Amino acid sequence: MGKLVVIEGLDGAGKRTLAKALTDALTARGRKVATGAFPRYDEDVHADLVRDALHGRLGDLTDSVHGMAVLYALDRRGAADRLRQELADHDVVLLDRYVASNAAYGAARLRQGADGAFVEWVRAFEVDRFGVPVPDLQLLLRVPRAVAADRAAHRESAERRERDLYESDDDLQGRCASVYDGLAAAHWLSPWEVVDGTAEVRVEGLLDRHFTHWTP
Ligand SMILES: Nc1ncnc2c1ncn2[C@@H]1O[C@H](COP(=O)(O)OP(=O)(O)O)[C@@H](O)[C@H]1O
Ligand SMILES: Cc1cn([C@H]2C[C@H](O)[C@@H](COP(=O)(O)OP(=O)(O)O)O2)c(=O)[nH]c1=O
Repeated sequence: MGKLVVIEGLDGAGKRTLAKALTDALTARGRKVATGAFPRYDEDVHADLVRDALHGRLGDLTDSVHGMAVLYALDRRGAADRLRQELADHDVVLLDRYVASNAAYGAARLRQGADGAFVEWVRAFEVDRFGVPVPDLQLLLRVPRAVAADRAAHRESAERRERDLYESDDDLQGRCASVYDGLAAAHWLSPWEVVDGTAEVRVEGLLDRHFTHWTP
């Protein structure tokens, strides 16, 4: 059985970049790795609805924190069987965002903390009710808010990609960073490691700490 490893962090923190570096390093060490990212845009209708909502195309649906969280959760529910199969066939399944994104962004929108009612609602909804696989390890890629915002802005111009409603809300990103810190400190759903994403991430250290003792 493979390990489910999740990378979490703010928009523009460098999650996609770290996922690629970790995948390359694990593969070089002979591990079989499957990768994925949530929301599954262009693959799942709920993810596509999320995108529409985040770009203001679904009216007041975006205003509902629980409504948005249900869409993200339905995307994961639809992926759960495939994730279980991938875990059976690989040593590591590495995900860019997962259930904790729902907890962090929703709690931040509601101005709650990691110990608040919304985070527990997400856990009960996604884990107890929908039965999505629980992570074995979550990595919080932590960068100062301004760095994440700069990187997101840089990517926006480089990839001609318009920033969505969450990405362009600086206060929300700030509150979200605090909830993430709380989730990591509480080891919510799994052990967490906080990774400093300010400079180049040293993936070899991460592998030594977390992956070498996992027998394929
Ligand atoms: N460690 C890093 N140092 C400098 N720039 C980085 C680093 N990691 C990512 N970036 C750049 O920041 C931008 C956002 O990175 P990305 O991995 O797409 O973030 P995320 O997936 O968290 O939104 C990209 O342009 C990427 O090249
Ligand atoms: C996966 C997920 C993301 N989000 C938020 C975080 C991001 O601000 C936003 C979009 O996800 P993101 O992965 O940043 O998509 P992209 O950068 O490709 O547009 O959705 C949730 O609120 N809950 C979730 O379950």
